[in-house]
Amino acid sequence: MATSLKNLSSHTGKNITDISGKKFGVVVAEWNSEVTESLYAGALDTLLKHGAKRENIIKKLVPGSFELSLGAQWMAQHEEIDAVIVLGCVIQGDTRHFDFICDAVAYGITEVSLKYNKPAIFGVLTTNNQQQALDRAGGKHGNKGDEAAITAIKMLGF
Ligand SMILES: Nc1c(NC[C@H](O)[C@H](O)[C@H](O)CO)[nH]c(=O)[nH]c1=O
Ligand SMILES: CC(=O)[C@@H](O)COP(=O)(O)O
Repeated sequence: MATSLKNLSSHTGKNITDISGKKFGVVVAEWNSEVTESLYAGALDTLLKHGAKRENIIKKLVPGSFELSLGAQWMAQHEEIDAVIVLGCVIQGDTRHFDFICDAVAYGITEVSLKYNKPAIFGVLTTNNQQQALDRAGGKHGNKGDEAAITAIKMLGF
């Protein structure tokens, strides 16, 4: 199973782009904040570790993952932003609400990246339960926030 593999957080860090002059917008959903703040900590740590300046990492909060698309758009429309990372955690409940949120935010983030011609990275956990989310926010399966940050850096080196 894919989950038996380490995520990109086991990357070597070699051949990574110089991001000392790059500006990152990070949009974080408040829903499941224990998880999303861990994702943010992972992303922040990775960006700083690879040379980003702290003042060039702008964090904004939105209520839930459904709002990440608009938050990403509001961030990406600023010319000085080089890449946007969205971080969220959608956990399956008893209804189909999960499906609509996940589909909407995946489509919305894709639209933002294409509309503004800059990386908009999908750092949204879509899990069956909270434990799966915790495992991917600094647990046994790494940190998807770290993975999202590496993805943004790699896209800037395209
Ligand atoms: N159940 C989860 C939500 N629900 C809220 C939506 O994202 C949205 O804020 C609401 O439908 C109003 O537009 N959000 C998550 O991020 N994670 C969930 O598990
Ligand atoms: C993903 C959600 O919105 C979900 O947590 C809401 O739970 P439910 O589907 O039981 O209303």
